Amino acid sequence: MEIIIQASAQAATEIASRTIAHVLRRKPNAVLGLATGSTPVQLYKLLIDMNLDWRQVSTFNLDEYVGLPKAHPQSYHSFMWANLFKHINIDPQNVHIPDGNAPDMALHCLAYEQKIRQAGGIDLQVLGIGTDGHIGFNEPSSSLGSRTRIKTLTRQTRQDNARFFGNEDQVPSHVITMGIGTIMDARQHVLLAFGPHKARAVALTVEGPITAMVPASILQMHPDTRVYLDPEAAAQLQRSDYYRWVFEHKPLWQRV
Ligand SMILES: N[C@@H]1[C@@H](O)[C@H](O)[C@@H](COP(=O)(O)O)O[C@@H]1O
Repeated sequence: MEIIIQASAQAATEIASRTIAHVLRRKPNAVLGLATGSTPVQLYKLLIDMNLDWRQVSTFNLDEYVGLPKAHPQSYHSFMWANLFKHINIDPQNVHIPDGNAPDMALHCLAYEQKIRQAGGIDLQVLGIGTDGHIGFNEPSSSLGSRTRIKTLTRQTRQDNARFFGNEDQVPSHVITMGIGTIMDARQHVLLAFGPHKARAVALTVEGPITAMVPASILQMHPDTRVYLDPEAAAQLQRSDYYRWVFEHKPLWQRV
């Protein structure tokens, strides 16, 4: 894991956006895994402003609420079109977001996995993190080898996401999410976490033991995961001075 602690969320997001732009310039038909939530909104704004060529890019989103109409303002379909897709020249046929209203969920989950494989696998996966350490919607106790499937949200996550829905009862209880195994198959991860409410999950993810109770901790096993933090999200790390030193002394040829 590479831990990149910057003076602000904006500074960390700028560095992350350059890493993604580098992938898209090097591989015009790259396959990106995308995330929702408040954390990546600024990242998407920066990518839009870069005027990258998305014509051949394919995207796969991590997750979606079950039962929420696609057109609902809080569906991840709506989120992705509002915050990224409608502003770039992506081919809508190359956009993939799990369908929370699929008539046969099990079949849809299998087909989603198959589409990722057919596209050649995910080159770079953007990730946020839940306050309980979830990635995608893989809640604590998710199998570390899991694939795309239906999950039930924890009370914590429904409370965290209540701000988008007005109150907790309005937050759907079920979701469809890429599994942890699916996420681990991506060639590269860019994980963003900002603010004091993420500090505990970040510390457990980076410095704690690998455990299904902190699903993001499995990223310790991945050869190319970068974690972008502001000082508040990094506050509970024991080795933050070391991570800062490593980043500041990174050889020039590794700075993309
Ligand atoms: N399913 C999403 C995750 O993909 C996201 O990373 C996380 C954090 O969200 P936020 O960025 O709003 O803090 O929770 C949501 O529930």
